[in-house]
Amino acid sequence: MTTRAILTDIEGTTSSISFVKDVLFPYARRALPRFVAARGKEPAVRKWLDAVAAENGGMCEDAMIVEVLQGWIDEDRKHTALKALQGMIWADGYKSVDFTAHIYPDAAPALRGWHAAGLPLFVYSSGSVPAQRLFFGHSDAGDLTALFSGWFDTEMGGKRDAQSYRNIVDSIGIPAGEIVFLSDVVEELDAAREAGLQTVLIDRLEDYPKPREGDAAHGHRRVERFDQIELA
Ligand SMILES: CSCCC(=O)C(=O)COP(=O)(O)O
Ligand SMILES: [Mg+2]
Repeated sequence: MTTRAILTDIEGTTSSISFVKDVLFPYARRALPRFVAARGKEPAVRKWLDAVAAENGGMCEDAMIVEVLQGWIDEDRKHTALKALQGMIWADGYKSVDFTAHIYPDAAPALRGWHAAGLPLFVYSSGSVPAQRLFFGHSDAGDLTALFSGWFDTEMGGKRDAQSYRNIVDSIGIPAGEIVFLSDVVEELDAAREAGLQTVLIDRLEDYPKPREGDAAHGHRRVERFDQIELA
């Protein structure tokens, strides 16, 4: 099978889980009350706050909505409303250079090499599309946004649902079997394989000290770094 496009996850794949959990999530958790007080009336923000309220019995106090959102951050809920709001909050962090986004040293050269070879690159992450653009726009390896031809988030569907990958394939316009999906999460790779994509498990020892081989890798090709990925 030939490879005509790459679709990559972010957290645990191009970048460390600890950057997301120990830097991005606490930043959003701390900033949420101030953010909601300052910008809660803007339609683009209100839309998501109202969605959270509706899902929680129509609660009306913003302070309660903030508490729900902080609880979701603690649980690492991949909820579209939370992810959209986090993206808006992180914009301030990147702009004031409070942090740059982690990218594994092997990932940036591989992405640049594939792009230079004419292979279109796409992102599929639970982080919102604006958050993905910020992430790669302010990465440890500089602004990498020009390498990507498209961005997908949970508005396409959940990452463990095969239909989401079918939606992405339709949008990319390349047959599923010619797209390689890279992820650290076996359930996401299972869903992508069900939709017909090629799959590679990125099993980073920094994030997953116990390598997932044999049954644990569910038959997906397994590598520990991007420079070990062999494309057909
Ligand atoms: C790109 S923004 C930070 C990542 C994030 O919020 C997240 O939930 C990452 O999930 P992924 O699907 O990239 O594993
Ligand atoms: Mg991941």
